[in-house]
Amino acid sequence: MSDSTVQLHDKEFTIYLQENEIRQAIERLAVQINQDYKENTPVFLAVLNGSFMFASDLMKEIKIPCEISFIKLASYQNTQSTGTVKELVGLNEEVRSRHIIILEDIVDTGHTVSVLLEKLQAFSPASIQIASLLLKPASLQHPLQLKYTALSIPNDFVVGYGLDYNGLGRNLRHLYKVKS
Ligand SMILES: O=P(O)(O)OC[C@H]1O[C@H](OP(=O)(O)OP(=O)(O)O)[C@H](O)[C@@H]1O
Ligand code: HPA
Repeated sequence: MSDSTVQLHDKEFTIYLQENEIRQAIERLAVQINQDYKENTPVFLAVLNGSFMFASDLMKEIKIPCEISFIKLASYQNTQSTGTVKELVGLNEEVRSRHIIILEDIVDTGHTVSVLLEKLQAFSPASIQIASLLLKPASLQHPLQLKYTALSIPNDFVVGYGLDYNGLGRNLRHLYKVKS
């Protein structure tokens, strides 16, 4: 199969960013983080599932003392109301008074990161910043301060490099966008 298009479920995707372009953007991000956190020992909190590949490649470029842990926002139906509630799971590390860097694969509407910020503030960390591989500026619906963004992209649905379409595509080494 050619690397330039992939079929996932009912949709076809075409190559958008090659692995080497993604890796270069991650290296640039790591240089900034290594500089900004050289006096601290940050705790990276990688948001599952999508961030696993980004987290792995970024961490190999981090040269300062640091810790990493993996968290997830699980959705469940609240029995008291009709709404879906997001619960933070996996936060086992002591993050009080620590410098947190949230690792996301993508900030799209910004909803996920907004919920996370609110939930993490309750643990009284020293600081919280967000490092996202991808940002869709035209899609943002929340007033977020994103200190570290590797790549800004248009408002297209993308897969690969950890991101999925209904469960498929996370294993792809390049980033693909849906064919219009
Ligand atoms: O800015 P937003 O509009 O909230 O979108 C971004 C979020 O959506 C995806 O997660 P998803 O909930 O699909 O879970 P996944 O990481 O397991 O794919 C992605 O990994 C981000 O966490
Ligand atoms: O473009 C996207 N692709 C995959 N998952 C996502 N979650 C938010 N936006 C996206």
